[in-house]
Amino acid sequence: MFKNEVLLITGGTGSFGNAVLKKFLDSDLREIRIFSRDEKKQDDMRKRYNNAKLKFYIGDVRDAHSVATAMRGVDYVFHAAALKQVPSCEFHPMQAVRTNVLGTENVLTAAIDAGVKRVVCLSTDKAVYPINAMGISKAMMEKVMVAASRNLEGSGTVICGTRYGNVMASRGSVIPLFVQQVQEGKPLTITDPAMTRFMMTLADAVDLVLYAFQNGNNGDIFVQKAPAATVETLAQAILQIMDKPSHPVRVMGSRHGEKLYESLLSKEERACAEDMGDYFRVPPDGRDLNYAKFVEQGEDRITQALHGEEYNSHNTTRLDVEGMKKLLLKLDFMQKLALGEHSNPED
Ligand SMILES: O=c1ccn([C@@H]2O[C@H](COP(=O)(O)OP(=O)(O)O[C@H]3O[C@H](CO)[C@H](O)[C@H](O)[C@H]3O)[C@@H](O)[C@H]2O)c(=O)[nH]1
Repeated sequence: MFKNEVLLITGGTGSFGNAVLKKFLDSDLREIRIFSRDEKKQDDMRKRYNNAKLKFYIGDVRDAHSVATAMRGVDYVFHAAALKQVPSCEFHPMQAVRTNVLGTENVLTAAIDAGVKRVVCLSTDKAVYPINAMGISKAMMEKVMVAASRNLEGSGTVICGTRYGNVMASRGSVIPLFVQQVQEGKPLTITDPAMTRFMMTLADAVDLVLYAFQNGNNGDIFVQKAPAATVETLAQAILQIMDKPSHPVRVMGSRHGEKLYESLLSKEERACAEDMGDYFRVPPDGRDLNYAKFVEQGEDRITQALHGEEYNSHNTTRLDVEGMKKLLLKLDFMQKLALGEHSNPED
C-alpha cells in the first residue's frame, strides 16, 4: 500500500494516531509525521516508540503557518485533529469553528499547495442531522472538504472523508465508565435504556480510513456499515462479562445535546450512496452553482430520497446481549476483565 512516502497525521497524538502507528510503523512509509499541539504527548510517544521514522511537529491546525511548515514534502494526510467533546463545544462553539472548520481549511489549503497526493478527513456520525455545536462544526468541516475537493482534477491531489460512530472504549466514553462503576461497586448510570449507538472498534475506524485512502475520489465520504446496540444491551453485556449479572443499574435520564439514535447517512445521502459491501460511498453533489440547476430546478431523485430512510443506529443490524458480548471481547481489556483481572482500556 505504501512505498517510501511521507504520511502526516494531524492530531496524531490521539488514539487514532497511535492505532495507525501500531499498524504502519513497520510499513514501507519513509516517514510518519505527528502534528499536534501537545508537547507532552509527543514526548511520551517519542520515548514509547523510539523510532527514527517518526517525526514530531508542534503546531495547531488553527495556525496556517505551522500547518504549511509540516506539510512540506508530504505525500499523504490523515486529518484527525479536532475538538470532539460535545459539552465543551457546546459552551465554546467558536472554538469548535476555529479548530474543526477553519483548521480543516488550513490543512486542505496547505495540502493542495504542497501537492499532497491524498488527504482523508475524519468526521463523525454526529455531523449528520447535527443538533450540537460539535456535530454542526464537523458537518461544516465536511462541506469545507467537499468544496475544496472541487476543481482538483489534474492537480494530482485527492481529498475525501470518512464518518464513523462511537469508538468502543474511547477515553471518557460509556464502556470504561460502566466498567469503573462495577469495579467501584456503584450502580451503572443508564441515560435511556432504549438509546442506541453504532458500535465500532478503533481497528474498524482505522480500516475505514484506509479504505477511503485506497478507494476515494475527490469529495467522497465513506461510511462503514456497523451494528448498533441499546445502552441497556451494552450494560447487560458488560455485567455478564464481568460476572456481575445482578449489579444495580440506575436510569438517570438523557444528557444535554444527546440524540436517541445517531445517523451515519442522511436520507438524501443514502439515496445516492454507492453500496460497496462493507462500506457506503457518498459521492459529492455533482451540480455546479448554476442558479437554475441548483436553486430553481427541483429533482425527482431528491423528492424520492426525502421519502426514503436514513441509515441510523435504530435501523441498522441490532446486537443482542450475546452479540454485544462477542464484540466487546474483541477488546483486549475486556478479555482481561472476563478472566477476572483488573484492567482498563489504557492498559
Ligand atoms: O453514564 C452514562 C454515559 C453514557 N450513557 C449512554 O451511552 C451511550 C454512549 O455514550 P458516550 O458518552 O460513550 O458517547 P456519546 O455518543 O455521548 O458521545 C461521546 O463520544 C463522542 C465521540 O464518539 C464525543 O467524544 C462526545 O463528546 C462524547 O459525549 C449514549 O447513548 C449515552 O446516553 C449512559 O447510558 N450512561
